[in-house]
Amino acid sequence: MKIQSVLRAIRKADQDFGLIEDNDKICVALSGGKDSMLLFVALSMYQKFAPHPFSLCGIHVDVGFEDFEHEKMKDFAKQYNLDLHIEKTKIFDILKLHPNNKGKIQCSLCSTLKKGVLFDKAKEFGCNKIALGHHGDDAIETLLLNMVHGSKIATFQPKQYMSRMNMYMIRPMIYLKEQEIIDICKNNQIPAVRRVCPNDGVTQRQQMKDILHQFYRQFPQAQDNFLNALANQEQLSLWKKENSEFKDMTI
Ligand SMILES: Nc1ncnc2c1ncn2[C@@H]1O[C@H](COP(=O)(O)OP(=O)(O)OP(=O)(O)O)[C@@H](O)[C@H]1O
Repeated sequence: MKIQSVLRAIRKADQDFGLIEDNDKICVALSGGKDSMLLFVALSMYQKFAPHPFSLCGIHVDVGFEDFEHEKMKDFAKQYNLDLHIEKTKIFDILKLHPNNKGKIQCSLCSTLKKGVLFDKAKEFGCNKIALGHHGDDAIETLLLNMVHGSKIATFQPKQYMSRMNMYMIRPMIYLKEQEIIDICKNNQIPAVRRVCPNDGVTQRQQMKDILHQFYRQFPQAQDNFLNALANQEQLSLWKKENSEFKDMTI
């Protein structure tokens, strides 16, 4: 698979959800993982033919994990001529002070703290949109995690306005599957930093990913159908309770 297929997927998401508008200043949230590294490169290419002109920068929130490969990230930005800022924080120290009841660091707290830094920095740089590296499989996993753990049928939006921060979050790679991203990164020598988060591989999301992989082995068509279902609002058919006169009756 070629990088052009990423650009096609980004253009389709842009057209379908109006992700990018004239003179946007977009900050790519760069974790160092394959998804956001590819997103950064792909958006810089998309700049050349996007229907709406936009500018681009990247921000990595350095959580403070030991052994994080900052140099690899900096080299990558240099190689592709990308404007990258690395923001040092003490988030890891805070996480160690507030472990969960199994003694592990809390992913939700980490995510909230990272987001806070990211939004502040993006504002400081004059950005009006933050682009995240989420893809289609992330959207499906989020949907199922919300159903399993939160009794709700919901996933993240391709474009989401955060009113408190007056900032949009956009997810230009929602039409790509994780395996496509892995193949494209491999074929195009797009690097990823070594994963150093102590929770890596033991999250609820990883569990869901593993279950879905098994599920797709039996039902290969399900992956595309899940993705199509996310935009198929007309066919959404959920229960609607009526105001029943029996409501307060005890049996
Ligand atoms: N430390 C960070 N600094 C900036 N952005 C981040 C950071 N961590 C995560 N993000 C953003 O949030 C998105 C989802 O986070 P997640 O933790 O799932 O990423 P990942 O799987 O570690 O890496 P990636 O999605 O880049 O392969 C990332 O794609 C990236 O855009």
